[in-house]
Amino acid sequence: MAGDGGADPVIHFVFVHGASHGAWCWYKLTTLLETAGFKATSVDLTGAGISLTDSNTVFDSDQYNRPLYSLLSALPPSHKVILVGHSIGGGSVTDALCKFTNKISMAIYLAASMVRPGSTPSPQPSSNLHGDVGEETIWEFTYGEGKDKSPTGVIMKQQFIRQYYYNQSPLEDVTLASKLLRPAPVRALNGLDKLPPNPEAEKVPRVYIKTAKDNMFDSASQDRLVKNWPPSQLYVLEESDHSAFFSVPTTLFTYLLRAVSFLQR
Ligand SMILES: CC[C@H]1c2cc3[nH]c4c(c3C)C(=O)[C@H](C(=O)OC)c4c3nc(cc4[nH]c(cc(n2)[C@@H]1C)c(C(C)=O)c4C)[C@@H](C)[C@@H]3CCC(=O)O
Repeated sequence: MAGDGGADPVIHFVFVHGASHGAWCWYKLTTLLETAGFKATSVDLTGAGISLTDSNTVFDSDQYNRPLYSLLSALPPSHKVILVGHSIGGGSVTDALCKFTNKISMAIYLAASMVRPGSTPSPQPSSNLHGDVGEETIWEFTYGEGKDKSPTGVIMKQQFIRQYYYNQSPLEDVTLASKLLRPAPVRALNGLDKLPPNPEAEKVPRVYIKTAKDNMFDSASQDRLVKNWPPSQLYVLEESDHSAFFSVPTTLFTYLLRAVSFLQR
């Protein structure tokens, strides 16, 4: 199936992280999938995870997504992958879907931004980075080009990550994440989800996985994305916070397998 009936029968999942996260956040899922005989790759976008680039120097979405584009361009000719994006990583998935349509057999959006190419995205809480608690903002900005210029990076303040990203996740994972989160490149994120119409990309099956106990991206906002660009399959992770890869990895694993089983028929 991954090879579309070609020489390579292995189902290959490629995971894309959201803002401030990295390939590291998928460690439970990639382990479960590989143990079950699938191929699973997680990628660090530019300036994330162990990428050597300072995220303050990432100017646009193409530069940010380049590691994903490189991975997709390097696939053997008949090999297709299942692309899974988390949160704002859904924007990277849609970008890749438009640029590498024939390399992707299914796009899966996990609590993710899923905006139809050619449409105007409705503003999200994060797009102007509200999310204030009383007087205090939950975000910390970095100014790589000086305080008098626009911010180049943004990261959630440490004291809020448990409440907003990981409210149902094991404390060990919160500790791990607190060491690994990096500022996200504001200018690159601003360029995501601004794509021209793409009828070919629209033919690729899409799946949306909602996270029901999500303090970051509420149910109504996720429903709005689903209503504006209906996917072929919809799942709900009832016990999940924004970070299903930590809070409900085994259920997420079974939903991924159920989703791809429709491709094999
Ligand atoms: C600089 C504004 C930029 C933006 C930043 C941003 N978006 C998210 C984060 C940040 C820093 C998060 O931390 C969160 C995430 O990835 O968690 C791992 C973000 C989300 N963004 C979503 C949807 C969404 N964001 C934007 C726009 C932006 N986000 C700005 C360009 C859009 C569009 C197209 O306007 C959309 C659909 C969610 C998937 C999550 C949760 C966001 C929330 O509810 O605050």
